Amino acid sequence: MHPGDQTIFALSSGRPPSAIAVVRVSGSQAGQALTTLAGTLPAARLASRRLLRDASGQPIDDSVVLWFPGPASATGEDVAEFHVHGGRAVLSALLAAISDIPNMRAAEPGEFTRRAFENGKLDLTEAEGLDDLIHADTDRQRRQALRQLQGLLGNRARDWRERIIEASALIEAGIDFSDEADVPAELMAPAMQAIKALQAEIAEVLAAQGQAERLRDGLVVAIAGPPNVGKSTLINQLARREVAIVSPHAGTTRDVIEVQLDLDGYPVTVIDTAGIREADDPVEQEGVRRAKARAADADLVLWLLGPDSGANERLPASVPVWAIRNKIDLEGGVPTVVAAADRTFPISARRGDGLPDLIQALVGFAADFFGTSEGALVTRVRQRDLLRQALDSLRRSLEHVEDGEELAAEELRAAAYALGRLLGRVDVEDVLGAIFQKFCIGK
Ligand SMILES: Nc1nc2c(ncn2[C@@H]2O[C@H](COP(=O)(O)OP(=O)(O)OP(=O)(O)O)[C@@H](O)[C@H]2O)c(=O)[nH]1
Ligand SMILES: [K+]
Ligand SMILES: [Mg+2]
Repeated sequence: MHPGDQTIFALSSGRPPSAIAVVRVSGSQAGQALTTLAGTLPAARLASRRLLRDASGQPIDDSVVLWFPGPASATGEDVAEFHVHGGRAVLSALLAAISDIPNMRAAEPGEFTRRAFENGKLDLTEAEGLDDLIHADTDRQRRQALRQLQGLLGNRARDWRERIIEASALIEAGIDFSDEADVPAELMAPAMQAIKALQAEIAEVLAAQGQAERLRDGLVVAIAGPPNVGKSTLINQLARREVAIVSPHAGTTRDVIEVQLDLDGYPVTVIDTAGIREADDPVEQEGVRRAKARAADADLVLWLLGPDSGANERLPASVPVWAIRNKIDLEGGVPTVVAAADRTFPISARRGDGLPDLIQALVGFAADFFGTSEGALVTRVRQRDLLRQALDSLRRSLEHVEDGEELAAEELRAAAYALGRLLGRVDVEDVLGAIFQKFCIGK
């Protein structure tokens, strides 16, 4: 154990109380934690039932323990798992007993994954996928995260990077041979071909991304409109619970109220806002300001209107707007079409008339909005930026290949570097290694 080597522990399951809670320990003291609490080290990778005891021999809980000696563990280090009853007192006794062990400290957020990454268990895209998977609320988000966690992008990037390194090795060899007449052309042609193929593949993956980045964040739908038209009644209906106060008093809602909905697997955040009007009350004025700001930032605005609202409402301009004519139970007749709106829906938020059609239309909007992100591999701005950098470098390397081999090789190194950063593994050593290995031409 080197100085500064710290073993980390954390409650890895949800908030207590729960039926079962899992406490994980990772690091060189993980085995010590097991022997201290469970008496002896259990068999590796098999569930063992143990009575856990603290240092004074007092029982803590009847538990199941697991022992994963490194490096064949989730983090690559020695890992211990304690599965206990998820009561607060059980957990505080267990965590206190673990933290009493020397060189043991509470884990920081993401630290288990970070150690797994540092020990080569995951590349950075997979770590990002793991993070997304833990935070996935809907089925489509889950599937997308799983593709990341399975390393589909990482595998492609690794393959591209190797091929770039090979192409650059060809060019480097050409540079070495450049005093001998015909060798460079033989080396350059396959290098150029390889670079063009790589360009096409990376460009295709970038083009297929759809709105995958947005699928992580979700679509934002703002309910806005004049006071008292039934905005809060509508959000309550969509959420199927009383998230917002409804009252006949105009100016009821002041704060922005958000609910997360799962619409056919699409994550949608619906926000209810203050009724927009010239208000005297400074609190309401602030509510109106927020309402306008959030509506302008939304991906779609549901502009609610009551039976008294005119057809010439001023709608937010920058965002798609659907006019929702509410309270058709009062109005009776055919709803007025609002000219400036993209679509118009007649509903009764109170009775529920027209809501299935509205929800269906929202699902359709979400499907268009997220596009065919199914199959998309790029889910983050970071990933997209690095792929673009790699693509730019490949393009520039082709521009240089005829006149300046050194510059071409330099651009290829930059492309490989960008992909290395995508994977979180940057070392120039293996670029040099490949060149040295494959083109040890006896000089
Ligand atoms: N008849 C009828 N009344 C409705 C309908 N929807 C809402 N209301 C009533 O309209 C009044 C205002 O509803 P809210 O949901 O508070 O309206 P709001 O737009 O959120 O109002 P503010 O937050 O004050 O801007 C309440 O008395 C509701 O019960 C509807 O579809 N039909
Ligand atoms: K109201
Ligand atoms: Mg309201």
